[in-house]
Amino acid sequence: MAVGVLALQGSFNEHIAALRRIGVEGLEIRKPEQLSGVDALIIPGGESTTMAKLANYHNLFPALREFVNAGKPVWGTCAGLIFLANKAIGQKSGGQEFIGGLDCTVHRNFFGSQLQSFEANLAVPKLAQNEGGPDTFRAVFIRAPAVLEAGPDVEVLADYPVPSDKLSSLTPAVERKEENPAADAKVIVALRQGNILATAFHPELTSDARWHTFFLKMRKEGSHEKSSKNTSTSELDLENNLQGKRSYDLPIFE
Ligand SMILES: NC(=O)CC[C@H](N)C(=O)O
Repeated sequence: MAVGVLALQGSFNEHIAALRRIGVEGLEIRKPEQLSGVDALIIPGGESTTMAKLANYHNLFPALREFVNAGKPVWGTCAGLIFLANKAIGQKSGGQEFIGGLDCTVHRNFFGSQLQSFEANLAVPKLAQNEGGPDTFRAVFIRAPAVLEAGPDVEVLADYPVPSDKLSSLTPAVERKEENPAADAKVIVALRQGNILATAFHPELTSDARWHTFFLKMRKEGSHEKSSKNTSTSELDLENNLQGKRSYDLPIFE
């Protein structure tokens, strides 16, 4: 079965291209009934308010919630993370309906405006342990959100030091040492809770495919629970392609 990519707005083409580079088919999802044709879903980055309005217009929220609640793997990147968070702050007036399911509080534009977008090398020990490669990941943050606090079932996969001008955005609930808050305060930028993966940055814009392969393994775990046979064609393709040469068909950052 293909991996679905919510294709209402934002970087869905880039995710589909990233999947293609590792030999996996991505299917654009725009209607509720299309979700039944996929066993995993990526919600891309973009603009969460616009994406939510479009999702509402297409009556997607009930089917998206059902998909998440059924335990199928879902990965939200950036605006997709905001979609999955149980609580979002920094929302436009009137608020916005999201999917929820991920036990955390996200700040929608924590790192600032478009002009404050940046790249950084993140320490990613779990990713390196599972997928191999370097201990760091070059992460592209575009008008990026950050997770300020997360529940006990959430596994933190990467965090990032809080820029000094953003310290005032933190709630008192965020742990930091009294003596030197600037040096110690961190926000969460990659996390997992069961079948939900979320990253505040854009792995689909870089050539490092490890977050995509990490996610595809979550999909395998899920299918193993239900049936141990039937390795899908795309999973075999993934195994083969990871060994072989990759061809790039969209501009990406090396
Ligand atoms: N690159 C992104 O997805 C940015 C998300 C943006 N902060 C929002 O609120 O939707």
